[in-house]
Amino acid sequence: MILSLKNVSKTYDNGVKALDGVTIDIHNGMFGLLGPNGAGKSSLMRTIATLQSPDSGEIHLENLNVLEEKIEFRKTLGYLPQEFGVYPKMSAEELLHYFASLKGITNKAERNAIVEKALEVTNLSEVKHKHVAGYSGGMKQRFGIAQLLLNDPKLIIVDEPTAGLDPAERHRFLNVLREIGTNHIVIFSTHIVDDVKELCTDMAILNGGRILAHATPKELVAGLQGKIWTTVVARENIEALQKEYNVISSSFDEDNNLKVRVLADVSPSEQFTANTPTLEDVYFTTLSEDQYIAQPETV
Ligand SMILES: Nc1ncnc2c1ncn2[C@@H]1O[C@H](COP(=O)(O)OP(=O)(O)OP(=O)(O)O)[C@@H](O)[C@H]1O
Repeated sequence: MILSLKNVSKTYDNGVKALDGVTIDIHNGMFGLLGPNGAGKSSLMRTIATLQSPDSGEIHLENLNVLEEKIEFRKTLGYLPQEFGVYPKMSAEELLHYFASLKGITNKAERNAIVEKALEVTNLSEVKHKHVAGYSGGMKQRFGIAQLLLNDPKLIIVDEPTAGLDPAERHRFLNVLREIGTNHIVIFSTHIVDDVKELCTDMAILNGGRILAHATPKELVAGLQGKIWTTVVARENIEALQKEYNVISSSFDEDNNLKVRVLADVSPSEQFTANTPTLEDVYFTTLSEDQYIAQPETV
């Protein structure tokens, strides 16, 4: 199955161009949309989910014209927005039964099977009798996925699901996505590079409403092979180094010196050693080569 976007653009009434000619094909599997705040990720997600219309462009899911056949398309869609509703004091199991009934699954045995499966996939079976209102943030996010699995969507869109989750919950949530990503198209947006590194078979970097890069994480990292160099400098020397070299990121080491990563085709000087590129290097170099918005912070 392929979701295909052609030249999708959107300018809001206030003049902000949130999407600028987005053209991309997305296949089955986990697709990570990575970008900084304001890059246009939510705008793109809402547009694909047909919650807002683009000014121009086309979207197809296989042969289905998404923008013209919205109702048909929505039957195949599961969408988890960045923020979703307040839950009544009902258990997860009761609520899922309620939602399944609303979706027209009236046969009790069928509904039971669907609800139990959704609870199992999202690892909520053990807490299915607890009120969703009392769930932790991560459990609520997983409940959101359970809810959207009820109508067996082909395409699942999840907008910044890991924001605000603690490391253990984030890990559990990503495992659930990994599980469902094997037989669906799952698109999820994040500004956390590690989310994409750990999970995605395909990814794109978005900034200023434009796709700056699209490939597998492995391919993108391979593109920087032999070009990442590191050195350690005293904190007060960082500015001089930045003037001379293409510094892409830096972090403090245990002696409070700065470990600096530099992009260069050949060794910048004897002071540097060659280093293995990471997806974070890809993200920072891609953004810093883009003229659109802020450069990444280096200190
Ligand atoms: N309804 C709206 N009206 C006007 N401007 C908007 C609207 N929604 C988003 N924007 C602007 O469009 C740009 C893209 O926003 P969007 O929310 O799509 O980015 P994002 O990548 O999801 O960011 P974040 O990670 O902060 O949610 C931003 O400049 C934002 O301020």
